[in-house]
Amino acid sequence: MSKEQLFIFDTTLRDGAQTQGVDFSVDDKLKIASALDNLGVDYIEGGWPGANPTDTEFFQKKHSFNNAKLTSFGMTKRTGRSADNDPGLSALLNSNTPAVCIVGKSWDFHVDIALGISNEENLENIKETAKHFVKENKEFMFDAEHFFDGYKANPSYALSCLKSAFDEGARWIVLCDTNGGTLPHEVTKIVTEVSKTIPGKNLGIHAHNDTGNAVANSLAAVWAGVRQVQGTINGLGERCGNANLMSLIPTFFLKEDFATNFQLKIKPDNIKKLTECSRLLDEILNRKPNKHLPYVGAAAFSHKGGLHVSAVQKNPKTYEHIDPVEVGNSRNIVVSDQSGKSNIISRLKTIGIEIEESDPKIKKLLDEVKDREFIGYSYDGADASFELLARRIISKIPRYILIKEYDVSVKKDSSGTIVSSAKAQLEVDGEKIMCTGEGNGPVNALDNAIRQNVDRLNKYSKYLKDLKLVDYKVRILNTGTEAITRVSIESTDSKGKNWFTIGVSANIIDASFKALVDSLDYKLFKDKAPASL
Ligand SMILES: CC(=O)SCCNC(=O)CCNC(=O)[C@H](O)C(C)(C)COP(=O)(O)OP(=O)(O)OC[C@H]1O[C@@H](n2cnc3c(N)ncnc32)[C@H](O)[C@@H]1OP(=O)(O)O
Ligand SMILES: CC(=O)C(=O)O
Repeated sequence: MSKEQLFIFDTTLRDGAQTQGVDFSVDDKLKIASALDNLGVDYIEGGWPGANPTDTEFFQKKHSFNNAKLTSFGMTKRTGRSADNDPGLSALLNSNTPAVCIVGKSWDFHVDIALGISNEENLENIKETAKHFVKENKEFMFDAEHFFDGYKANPSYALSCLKSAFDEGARWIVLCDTNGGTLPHEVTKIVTEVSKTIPGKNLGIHAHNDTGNAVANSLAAVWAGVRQVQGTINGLGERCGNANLMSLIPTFFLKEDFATNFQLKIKPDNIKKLTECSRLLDEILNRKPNKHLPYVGAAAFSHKGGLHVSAVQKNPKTYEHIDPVEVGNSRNIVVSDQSGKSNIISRLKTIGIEIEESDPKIKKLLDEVKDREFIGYSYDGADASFELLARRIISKIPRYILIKEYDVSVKKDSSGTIVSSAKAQLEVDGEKIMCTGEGNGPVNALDNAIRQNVDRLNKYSKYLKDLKLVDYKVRILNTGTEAITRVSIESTDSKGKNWFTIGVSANIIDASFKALVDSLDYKLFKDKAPASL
C-alpha cells in the first residue's frame, strides 16, 4: 500500500513569537531555523516581514536551507487598495521567499467586527491577494483564520472564503482553529465536509491549544483528510500555544495507524533529534524545559511508583509506550516515598553502586527516604542529595564540610540599603575554619561566606572555584503542627552537568544552608577531592 505524503509546517518563528514572554533576536531565529532545517521539516515560517525590525532583518539574511522552504507571513490586502499598491504585500514579495502564507478572515462575524467591511469586500481581498502572489510564482498558502468558528456560524460563507483563494491557485488552504475552542469530533466532521469542496491534498490544519486539544485536533484533521500540519516546537504560540510538533512528529512515525498510512520528508532517524531540538528552544529562550512534555520531557520516561519500577526492570514496555531512545530521550528511575526496593536498586545501579537485592541496607535506605519525605524532603528532584544519603548509608563517604555554627544578620541603613552579613564556623576535613561574607540576603551572605573564602578551604579551593548556583527555590510546607521550609538548589560547574540538592528545616536559612552544603559536598565527591573518611 502506498503511503500518503504529510507536510510539516513549523511556525515557531511566527506564531511562536506571539507567545507571552518570548522575544526572539535575529540570531535566535537563525539558530532555530537551522535546527528545524536539520530536522527536515517542509516549511519554516520565519515571521512577518515589515511587521518589526527583527523579522525584516531575518528575511534580509541569506538563507540556504537543505530541506525546508522558507515562508513569509502576512495578511490579505487592505480594502480600498490594489494588491500591487499594498505595502504589506510588497514587504512579503521583497522578502523573496519561495512560499508565502497569508492570513485572511473566514468568519463573517470577524469580517464585520474586526475589519468593518462587507463580506464581498473580504472575498475580493482574499482573491486579489492570492492572485497577486500566484502570478509571482510563489507557493501560496491561505491561513483561513477562525475557520471552524466561521464554518459553524455560516458554512457557505466560510467555504466561499476558502474557494476565493483556492480558485486563484493557492497550493494550501489551511483551516485555522484560531480561538482554539474546537474539539476533535468537530474537527473530524468539519474537515470531512470541507474535503468535498477542497481536496484533502490541498488542506492544512493550524490548531491552537485553548482546550488542550491542539495535538488531538491536528491528528483528527489528518485522519479526516488534511495533508499539511502546522505547529511549533514545544507548542509555543499565542495564548495557550499551538499544536506541539515535538508530539506530532513522533506520533506520525511511531504510532501504527499513522506510520502505515503516511510518510514525511523528515528522515526516520532524525526523530532522535527531537529531544535535542526541544531543549535547544528552551536554552535559547533561557527557560527551564517543561519536564512533563510528551516524548521529549525529562520526566516523559521517569518512573516513580514502586509497582511501575518493579515491572519496568523486568521489561520497560510494561510502562513505556515507546522506547525513549527513539526520540533521543532516556529512561529515569526516581526515588521517593512512592518507591519500593526496585526503585532503590535501579537508582543505585545508575550511580554505580552494585548491591545484593537481599542487603538489609536497601531497606534501611528506603525507610530513611520515606521518613525524610514525611518531614518535607523530596528526593525525586534532588538526585545529588539522594546520592549522598545513599552513599552515607551503603558505603562510606566523607563529610567534607561540616557547619558547626553560624550567625546571620540583616541590616538596613538610613539610605535604605539592605546588607546581610554572615559568619560561619566550618569544620573542613577535621580543621576548624571561620568564614565571613556579605550578600544581598542572608542566604547569599552565607554562600559568599563559604565560597568567597574558598582559598581558605585550602585543599578544596580548586574543586569549588567553578561551582555556580543556577536556581534556588523555596517552598513552605505544612507538615502537621508547624510550617517547614524546603529549599531546592540547582548547581552546575564548568563540566556542564547540573545537580540538585535539598534542605529542610523549620528555618529558611538553615534549610538553605543544608541544601548548599550538600551541593558543595556533592561537587567535592564527584570531583574526587581528597578527604579522610
Ligand atoms: C491569528 C494570527 O495569529 S494572525 C497573526 C497575528 N500576528 C500579529 O499581529 C503580529 C504582528 N503584527 C504587527 O506587528 C502589527 O499588528 C501590524 C504591523 C501587522 C499591523 O499594525 P497596525 O497597522 O498598527 O494595525 P493594528 O495591529 O493595530 O490592527 C490590525 C489592522 O489590520 C486589519 N486586519 C486584521 N486582519 C486583517 C486581514 N486578514 N487582512 C487585512 N487587514 C486585516 C485590522 O482590521 C486592523 O486595521 P485598522 O488598523 O484599520 O483597524
Ligand atoms: C493564522 C493563525 O495563526 C491563526 O489563525 O491562529
